[in-house]
Amino acid sequence: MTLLMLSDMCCTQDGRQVLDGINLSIAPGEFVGLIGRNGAGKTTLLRASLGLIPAQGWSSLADMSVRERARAAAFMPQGREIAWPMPVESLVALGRIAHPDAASASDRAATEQAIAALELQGLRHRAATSLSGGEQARVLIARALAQDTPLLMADEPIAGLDPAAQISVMRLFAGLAAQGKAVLASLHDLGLAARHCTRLILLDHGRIVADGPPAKVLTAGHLAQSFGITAQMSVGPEGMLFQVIDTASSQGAN
Ligand SMILES: Nc1ncnc2c1ncn2[C@@H]1O[C@H](COP(=O)(O)OP(=O)(O)OP(=O)(O)O)[C@@H](O)[C@H]1O
Repeated sequence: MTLLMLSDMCCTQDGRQVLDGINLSIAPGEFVGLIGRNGAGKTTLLRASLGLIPAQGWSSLADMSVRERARAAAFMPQGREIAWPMPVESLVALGRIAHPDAASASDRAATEQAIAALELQGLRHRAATSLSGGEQARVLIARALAQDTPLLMADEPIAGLDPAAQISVMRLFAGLAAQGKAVLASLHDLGLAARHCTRLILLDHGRIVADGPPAKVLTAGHLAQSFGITAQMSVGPEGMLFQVIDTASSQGAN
């Protein structure tokens, strides 16, 4: 079973090739971290996969009707702008909009579960626009979670969260995967990606240069070539431990 399949996906922006021949499939049980330098193409890949921007090639999600897609995949975008000062609980409940039984007991339960999972109980009556950046990010993750889709896609979901909230969201995503859903999230924190993701996809100049378990992707060669860094890696009780040491150029690795 596949929750997302991309076949030879290419995308051009402003006459420049931003994605080049992307092939991948994501199955239930996977927590996939999409990693790569700024400008590597991570946001473009997520948006093109969902059919939000035009692309060549084939995406299993982009081909669906809007309603079908809303039940197949939830998306937390990178832009965190919340337009209206609606209460947090109403904004999270918007995740249920594609479900036919909106406002039913099961819908309310899904919203409540998402509010609890992101520890938003104390903020539920606040206007979402009045929250801090990190609090707004948690609200938008909760809205995506409330959608209760087999696949959750998130663009830098832990950016701007405090360390405890980052770990808690990564554990939440790993838990969704363990329950048989799948998560595809772009991430810049390679340490958290190494520890919590089941699989990493490394993008470089719009191409997939590595795809596999964290230990196979976060090699010294890939880190130097794609990120320009050196790092120390070891295996700890909670999985792989990863610490950035220096830029590769200052070690003479470039
Ligand atoms: N609408 C656009 N018009 C022109 N160029 C674009 C557009 N959108 C993206 N790009 C370019 O495409 C490349 C990939 O951008 P993208 O946002 O996908 O990168 P990213 O890997 O998500 O980066 P970051 O880690 O900084 O968020 C960048 O060089 C960017 O400047």
